[in-house]
Amino acid sequence: MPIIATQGLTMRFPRVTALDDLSVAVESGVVGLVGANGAGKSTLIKILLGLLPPTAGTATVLGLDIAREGLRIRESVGFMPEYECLPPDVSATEFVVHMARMCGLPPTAARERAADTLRHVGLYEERYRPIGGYSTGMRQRVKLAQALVHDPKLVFLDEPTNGLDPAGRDEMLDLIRRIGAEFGISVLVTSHLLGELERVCDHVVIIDGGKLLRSQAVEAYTTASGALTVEVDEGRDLLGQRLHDQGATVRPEGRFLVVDIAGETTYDLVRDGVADLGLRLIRMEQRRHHIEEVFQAGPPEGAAQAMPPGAAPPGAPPPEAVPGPQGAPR
Ligand SMILES: Nc1ncnc2c1ncn2[C@@H]1O[C@H](COP(=O)(O)OP(=O)(O)OP(=O)(O)O)[C@@H](O)[C@H]1O
Repeated sequence: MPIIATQGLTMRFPRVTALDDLSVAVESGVVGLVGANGAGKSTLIKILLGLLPPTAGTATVLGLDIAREGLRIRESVGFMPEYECLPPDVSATEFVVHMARMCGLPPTAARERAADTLRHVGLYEERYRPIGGYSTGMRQRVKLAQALVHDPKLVFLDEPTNGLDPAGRDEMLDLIRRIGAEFGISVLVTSHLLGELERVCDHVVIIDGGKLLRSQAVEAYTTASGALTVEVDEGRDLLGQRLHDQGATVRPEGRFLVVDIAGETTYDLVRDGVADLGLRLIRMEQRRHHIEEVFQAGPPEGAAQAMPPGAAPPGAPPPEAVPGPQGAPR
């Protein structure tokens, strides 16, 4: 049974169509919902929770109909909203216990569940301090804890990495992975960053302007490309120049060289180049796509112009934010 299935789901606000005939179904696991700001992610979550009636279309969550069974959906689903929603003058413990009581847990069970959940999300002694003094990362953890405290089967996490520094983002992504893998809770997590979802999700749904662009397992986005990633411990540019002189299509990418595979001879060319230049080969492997490359503008794979390494700034990271379907950042 799909955890979420929508059929022709449409949401029209007076000035904008937030969801446009969206039909998609996803199975259990960690599911990413990606789209640029304004793509319709939060609107979809509100509709799935039964908080906002759609203009047209139908949907089920855990097999429950959003139009008739909103209460049962909210009993089985946790929700971590995108925006600040925490009272500043109570502690995380008080708040999460309160949320557990709101979900119907008796007082003792609510206290125990709150303590367990706060520990799972990485809040310890500080959980007794008022939330008003918390960092953004700590507040995100409290929001996550209240979404998990009633032991849901599915959680909706709306932009959980928003406002976090790189370390905080990594910790949050690890937590999300654990929610899926260790606790067996399915996750629908939204982000406007494709790269971070690639790390934690089993499946990624991409929407743009309220329309479905793609819905696929992560591996389907990251299939092997027709290029080799080559890493040598020193002499990257020497090797790149040599391969270029020999007619290979090669470009630098971080500390690697990416060499288009023109046939079996490409492997020999790299091997001989490394040997002749006396370099130490660290790796040579078929390169996998990153999800965000699906949306990058530019010539198709294999049509890239031959370019001596050094022509592009080495290590320039690929743009990560989701561009629109034409590749224009939005
Ligand atoms: N209550 C509302 N009234 C009118 N327009 C709305 C309302 N809620 C959302 N919208 C509009 O619908 C579109 C989709 O908004 P939504 O919040 O779902 O996008 P999003 O993908 O979650 O983006 P973000 O991450 O920026 O919140 C936007 O153009 C937004 O302005």
